[in-house]
This record gives sequence, C-alpha cells and structure tokens, in this order.
Amino acid sequence: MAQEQPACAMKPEQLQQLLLASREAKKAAYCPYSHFPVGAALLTRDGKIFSGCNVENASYPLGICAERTAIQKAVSEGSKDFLAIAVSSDVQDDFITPCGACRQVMREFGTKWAVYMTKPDGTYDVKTVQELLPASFGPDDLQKT
Ligand SMILES: O=c1ccn([C@H]2C[C@H](O)[C@@H](CO)O2)c(=O)[nH]1
Ligand SMILES: [Zn+2]
Repeated sequence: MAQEQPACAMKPEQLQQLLLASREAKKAAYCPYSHFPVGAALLTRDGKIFSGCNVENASYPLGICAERTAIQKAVSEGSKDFLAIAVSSDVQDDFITPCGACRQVMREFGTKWAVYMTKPDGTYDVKTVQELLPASFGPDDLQKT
C-alpha cells in the first residue's frame, strides 16, 4: 500500500534524506543497453548512507542492479546492519520493485528491514524484505544439516 508507515524506527527527515539519496544516485546510472536508470540508497543502523546505481556491461549478464551496488559498497566498507533501502527509477506510473536477485542479496542481511520503492513524484510503497521474499533461504539454513 502506498505511503504506509515505515516498517522500522526511522526519523521522517532521515527517510527524506534516504529517498533523496536514491534519486541522486540514479544520476550516475550506467545503462547504455537498457536505458533504464535506477538509484538506490541504503541506511545503516549507525546512520550511514551508502548509495548505488545500476552498472551495465557489454557482456549483458554482468550488469548489476542499483540495490546490489549499494549493498556491496556498504558491506565492503564494514557495514551490514541495515535499516532500510530506497530505490528510485524514472518509471512514473509504478513503484520500482527489486528483482529476485536483489531480494536474495538483501535477505542475506536479514528479513526485517524496509524496502522503500518509489515513484519520481516522491510517493513510495514500503515492504519488509520478508514480505518481498517469503519462505526464503538464508544463512541459518546452512546450519541445518
Ligand atoms: O530494481 C531494479 C530493477 C532494474 N534495475 C536495473 C537492471 C538493469 O540495469 C536495468 C533494466 O533491468 O535496470 C535495477 O538496478 N534495479
Ligand atoms: Zn536487482
């Protein structure tokens, strides 16, 4: 549902900052093949924001989504306790929604954090990782044998 309450404790100004950061990140998108720019911004529990864009490649399958760019940046700089990620695209009439690969990578770092899926007009839909990827396979499942 659009504009529902955030699924995590985040100050309204922090959310606005995150939404803006995802829109800004979209400007760096490298998408000469799809012409579909996407930006993402990830908020950590200790208040850091990591942003990312999609980065495509002439070898098409090597392209990476904005969400995973942001997550890889954060993890590689020592942050993996995430509160929320915001995603922005140029699609006017629908909220941009993460692909399955990104959902699985998000899930690696927990199921209870929030994914803000936006439209260019600033409205958003928010769901938890759990809602986007129910009955998921995660790190704990590897301990079950
Ligand atoms: O949530 C999404 C959906 C798509 N893309 C990218 C992947 C590809 O570069 C382009 C078209 O699918 O958009 C993202 O980065 N995030
Ligand atoms: Zn993706």
